[in-house]
Amino acid sequence: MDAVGRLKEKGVKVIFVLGGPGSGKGTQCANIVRDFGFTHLSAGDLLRAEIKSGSANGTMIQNMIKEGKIVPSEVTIKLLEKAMLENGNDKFLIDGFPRNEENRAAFEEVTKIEPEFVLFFDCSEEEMERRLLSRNQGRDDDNIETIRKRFKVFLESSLPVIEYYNAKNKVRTVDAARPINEVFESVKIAFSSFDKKVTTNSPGNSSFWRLCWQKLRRRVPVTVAMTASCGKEAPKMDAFGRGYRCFRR
Ligand SMILES: Nc1ncnc2c1ncn2[C@@H]1O[C@H](COP(=O)(O)OP(=O)(O)OP(=O)(O)O)[C@@H](O)[C@H]1O
Ligand SMILES: Nc1ccn([C@@H]2O[C@H](COP(=O)(O)O)[C@@H](O)[C@H]2O)c(=O)n1
Repeated sequence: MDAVGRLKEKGVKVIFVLGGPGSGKGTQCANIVRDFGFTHLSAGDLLRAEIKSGSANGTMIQNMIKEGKIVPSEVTIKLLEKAMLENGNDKFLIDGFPRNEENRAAFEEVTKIEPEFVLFFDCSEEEMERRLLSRNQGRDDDNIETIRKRFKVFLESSLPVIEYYNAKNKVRTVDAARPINEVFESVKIAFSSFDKKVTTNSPGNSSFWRLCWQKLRRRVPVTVAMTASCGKEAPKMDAFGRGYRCFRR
């Protein structure tokens, strides 16, 4: 039987855990594993393990990570597929994937798996930058130059993926700018039911998301350039406040 058949036979259930670099995905995944019996698969960890293993792709992956770039989907998907098949569990938190449209479409195409939902950690860039600069885990990409590149990739390539799932009503947003235990309280609500959407797509506390949300709710025709929580200028909003990074309810 091929990999798709085996994943199907296992009845694999997947939750994508997304959010900017340093928003706390890994930290909260550890809590979810402890309380909800999932297996945590971090795409970044799998790629770093691949470098360490001395694989043929190692140098390419290392260079991409140093530049904050997204590794070709086929490489990451193979690692995820292998990890899911080798693990006895059937419930997986896939952290840091899909990172762009190519990741998303290729994963669906190759595995035929649709996520149960997407857990999105919403956090301002200022806070994420502070966290990454003090993470101290010896990661090559936790330096200010690469961090800025990762933020840019997140805004340009990863947020559209969250928008895609939001349009399918699959995103559960958590305000990740609060202390770890408070964030986990919201995570627990998101997980309290698998099929029922418990948290709304609320904006969290980051100023950018809150502003987007207010505009969307009021359906205010705006053509303003907002200052994003990243401290950069956000793209102009269209007639109904639907900005590049905003979700419509
Ligand atoms: N709510 C929080 N408040 C303060 N610090 C936090 C919080 N959550 C995580 N951290 C700390 O911030 C750093 C980044 O967290 P974590 O590694 O979980 O983020 P991540 O989203 O998985 O990052 P990346 O995408 O870069 O792997 C860690 O040092 C972690 O201990
Ligand atoms: N789907 C992915 C996930 C990660 N990467 C690369 O790994 C880097 C670190 O990822 P973390 O989730 O651990 O922060 C990331 O910046 C990418 O270079 C990837 O290519 N594809």
